[in-house]
Amino acid sequence: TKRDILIIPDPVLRQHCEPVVKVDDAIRKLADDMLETMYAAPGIGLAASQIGVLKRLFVLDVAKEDQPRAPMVFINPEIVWASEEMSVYQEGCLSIPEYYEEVERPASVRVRFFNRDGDEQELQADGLLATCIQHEYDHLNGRLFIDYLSKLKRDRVVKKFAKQARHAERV
Ligand SMILES: O=C(O)C[C@@H](Cc1ccccc1)C(=O)SCC(=O)c1ccccc1
Ligand SMILES: [Zn+2]
Repeated sequence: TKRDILIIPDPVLRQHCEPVVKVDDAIRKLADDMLETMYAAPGIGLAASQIGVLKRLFVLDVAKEDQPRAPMVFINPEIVWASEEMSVYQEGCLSIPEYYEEVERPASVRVRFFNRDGDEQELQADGLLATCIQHEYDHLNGRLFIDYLSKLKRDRVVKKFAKQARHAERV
């Protein structure tokens, strides 16, 4: 089932997510709903807090349009290592529509997580996958990619969305 994606300044996006206690069918169903929502957006990642579920899980698929889908589910992820080397990507966020900015992050990360079968795995990633893992991981801690921008740029985005929210409220 497709879920609604929360948009800033929704305060839920700033909440800390709690660990998943047991990887059961309910969690697998949630992961499938998140993947369906992500593909429909379209996007390359989605964290549970973006659909209002404050649990530590995110999904992603960085495969290009012309490639077969490669969905991944990360439950209770921990970034256990990050490279000193940094890389810059133009990031977007499904909770901050129509806004893209360059963000600098560690070029590669090693992440320990549980997959949809409840098996513990460790993965080393670089490139867009590393960037996406870090972007989704941040969502679980209430962080958004605009937090890495200058105060000037961030305030401009926040003002723009606050104005949109006010207009949306007006009948
Ligand atoms: O808000 C999110 O987590 C989704 C976000 C993930 C992300 C994008 C870019 C860098 C790091 C993480 C998105 O998917 S925004 C949309 C997007 O980037 C995209 C959409 C369609 C095709 C390709 C990319
Ligand atoms: Zn995002």
